[in-house]
Amino acid sequence: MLTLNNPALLRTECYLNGEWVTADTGDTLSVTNPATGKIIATVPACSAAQTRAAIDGAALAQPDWRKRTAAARAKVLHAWHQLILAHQEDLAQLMTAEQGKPLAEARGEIAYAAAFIQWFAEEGKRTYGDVIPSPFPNSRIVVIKEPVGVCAAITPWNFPTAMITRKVAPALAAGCAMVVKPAEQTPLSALALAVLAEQAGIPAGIFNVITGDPRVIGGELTANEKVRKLSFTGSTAVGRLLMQQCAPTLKKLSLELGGNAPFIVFDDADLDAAVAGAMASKYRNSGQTCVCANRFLVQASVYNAFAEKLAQAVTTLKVGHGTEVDVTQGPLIDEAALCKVESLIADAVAGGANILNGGRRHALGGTFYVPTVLTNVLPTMRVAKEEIFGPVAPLFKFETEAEAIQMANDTEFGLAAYVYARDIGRVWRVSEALEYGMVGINSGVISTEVAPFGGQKSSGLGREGSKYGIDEYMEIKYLHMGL
Ligand SMILES: NC(=O)C1=CN([C@@H]2O[C@H](COP(=O)(O)OP(=O)(O)OC[C@H]3O[C@@H](n4cnc5c(N)ncnc54)[C@H](OP(=O)(O)O)[C@@H]3O)[C@@H](O)[C@H]2O)C=CC1
Ligand SMILES: O=C(O)CCCC(=O)O
Repeated sequence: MLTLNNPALLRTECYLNGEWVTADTGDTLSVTNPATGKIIATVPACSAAQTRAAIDGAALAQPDWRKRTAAARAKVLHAWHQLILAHQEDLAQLMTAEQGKPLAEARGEIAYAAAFIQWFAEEGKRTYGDVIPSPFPNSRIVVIKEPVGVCAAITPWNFPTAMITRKVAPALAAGCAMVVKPAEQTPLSALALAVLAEQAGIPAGIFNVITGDPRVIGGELTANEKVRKLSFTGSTAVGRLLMQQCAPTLKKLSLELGGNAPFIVFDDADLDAAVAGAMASKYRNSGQTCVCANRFLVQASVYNAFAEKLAQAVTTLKVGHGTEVDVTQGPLIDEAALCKVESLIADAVAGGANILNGGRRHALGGTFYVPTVLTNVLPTMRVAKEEIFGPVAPLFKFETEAEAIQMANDTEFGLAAYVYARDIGRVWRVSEALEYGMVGINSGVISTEVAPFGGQKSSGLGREGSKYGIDEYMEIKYLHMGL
């Protein structure tokens, strides 16, 4: 039973143009608690016509929002930030109910999500232009930055709140309007954000949340020429599809897609620190993040010691319902995620990998899985190539620095990588050789609103967070001024 201090945060209509609406067809989607398998709410399955109307409303509202000063927009964003923090506990409860992550992680995500709003409220004041020395005596060249206009965001279920604010906060701070389609599994967190946005005074039409069939809503968001920018976080397959769909209207794109993060442990690493970093990186959100370590590459001379220490640390994890005290591992999001984990482990074991811990469903049933460590894993196995998105740590062995780099880069993905070593020369060489957008050095935690988050290769385009993140929502305009 979901009991909130403020029941108004459990909203089950969509927020479009400042109004709370049901689907024009009356269709709905069910929201399930992955820990219990029980339906906790239904939300509208909105139509393409409703999506179009939301875009039209955003296009009407955006010019006035854009005209406000950055300081005036910041005032509203700061109010939203404060409201989110004031309701942190309720928002975390909602998130755990629909997503499954432990309450402590959900509280952390709410704080993380709010931090993007605070950060970009301030960054909006610093969208400086430029003055370029003119090559002509009778003209001057000035560069200004302007909001791109109406934006759309399609967001995933693994971070139901932070992946929305990481996109919406820079968009709104820049003077854009935004239409968000959250994941089907986690619409309640998105709708609760809209409740607080309305209270904070974000004008009607500037922030919209629409739920429903991804192909119907995504089809309109990508085809509609009034939408000038799409930001997506999710799988590489869907990212590619959306990029194709945006091609005819040539939208600006930010794509934050899948990863296959190597976590490299060299023989000079502090092994206890490496294990602590591995735990933080691998088992966050039960392994369901795009920056989770996917492949542990361990130098041969410390392989057994690292494996033993990691296996020991994994026994301290507690699997259970996210609402229970001390639980560190919630359920996987759904049966498909569980089956993927099982098939990756089966493939590795068939190829000769050993199970050091776990390797089985948890006695709680449902989609709970026992945190797993695999040794003797080979680069030819599926687990080396695919994003696991579950609590499984496969350990690969390497001999030399060159081999570690080759193995780390042997993937189509390039989001996050991790390196544990003490030799400063090696740290620089390896960090520069890694074809990744982010490198954690002696650190398993890299996410913060102040740093640029994003990937290379099939992991996507663009950067989120940091001073760079707001540029994704701005166009550069150059003014050539004759004297
Ligand atoms: N980079 C990351 O952070 C993430 C990576 N993934 C990876 O993807 C795998 C599958 O997860 P999954 O949830 O299916 O990821 P998806 O990429 O399918 O979903 C992410 C978002 O895209 C939407 N979407 C899906 N298909 C379309 C479409 N045709 N048009 C428009 N929008 C669409 C989803 O909507 P809806 O929910 O309504 O289907 C959701 O809002 C995971 O196992 C993981 O490997 C997943 C999530 C996040
Ligand atoms: O998995 C993701 O899609 C985003 C990771 C969350 C973060 O670390 O910011």
